[in-house]
Amino acid sequence: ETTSAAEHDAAAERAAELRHLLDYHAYRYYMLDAPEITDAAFDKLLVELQQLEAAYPDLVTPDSYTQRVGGYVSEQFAPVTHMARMYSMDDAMNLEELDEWLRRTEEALGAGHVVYTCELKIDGLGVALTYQNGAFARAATRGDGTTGEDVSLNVRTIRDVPMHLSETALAHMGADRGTPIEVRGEVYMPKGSFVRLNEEADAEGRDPFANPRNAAAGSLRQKDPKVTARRDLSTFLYAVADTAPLHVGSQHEFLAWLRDAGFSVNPNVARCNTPAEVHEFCAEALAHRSDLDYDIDGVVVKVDSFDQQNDLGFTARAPRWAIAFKFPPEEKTT
Ligand SMILES: NC(=O)c1cc2c(N)ncc(C(N)=O)c2s1
Repeated sequence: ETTSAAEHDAAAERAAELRHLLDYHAYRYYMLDAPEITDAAFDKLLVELQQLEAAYPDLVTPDSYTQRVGGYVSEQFAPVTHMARMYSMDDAMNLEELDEWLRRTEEALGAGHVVYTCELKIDGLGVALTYQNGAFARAATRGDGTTGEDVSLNVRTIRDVPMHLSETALAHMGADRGTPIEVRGEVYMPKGSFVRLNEEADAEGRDPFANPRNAAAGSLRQKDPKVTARRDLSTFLYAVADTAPLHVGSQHEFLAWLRDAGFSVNPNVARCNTPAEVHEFCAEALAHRSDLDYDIDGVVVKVDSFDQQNDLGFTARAPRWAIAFKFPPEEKTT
């Protein structure tokens, strides 16, 4: 039967209210671990929105929470060209090579002591997330660094990926708040989820995944987003294609902007003022590697200042202002 315009408008208003409520409560549950309502109450709101969207398909919006639990299967994995190249990083396989890089970098900058930002190197798969006017628009795999695959429908189901940037983060962009931005990070599967997934595979006679990275890659490349939605994937964001619209001057300030925006940012980060402090961070990270609920394969050391990063620039393959200090492969306790 045809529905009156008034009924449609009422449905549109209620749908917008439900989208806002679901985003708010999901953020409290997944990011703050401080839910205000019961899971049953949350599911009731979700079912109401799903019913409204079923009755009025034109009310389905890309950022609607209903798309997180896996929406329709559209043409997935279409090729996507990144806003800017996603570079690799040069490796330092031991402390000598790390010190060689530190010395070479300080010499090139000729600016006395250099401040570095040290972060954990997450063993997952690289993704680029594009936001337009503060709303999630697209997600792509790293691919060859220039072109990746569109995995938007699957990434939308990852609960710690925000569908909207916070007003604080947009305000920080000032007049550039309408400029599209492409943030980069890693999708990973927590170790606990990996164990559970392989137990399920065993029980169902399917082959287990070799490691969490393969499990994350396999889960992200699922044709059906409903399957991805059940794989408990997570993210850590740590870079951006172009820093200019964010009005931040250093990696450390940029990570604070990412947190304010609502992204999941790894808490184990430190600004190091001397090579000795860089060594200390690397030793600590290696010592606590097995306590983490995700795999890491080293430490990423970056020159903190964006001006100094620009002075150093890139080789054909990698930035001169960053190095990956690699850990030996972790001996697995089976
Ligand atoms: N290939 C790359 O440029 C990077 C790769 C990674 C990684 N796997 N984990 C963390 C960081 C980081 N915090 O910068 C980077 S940067």
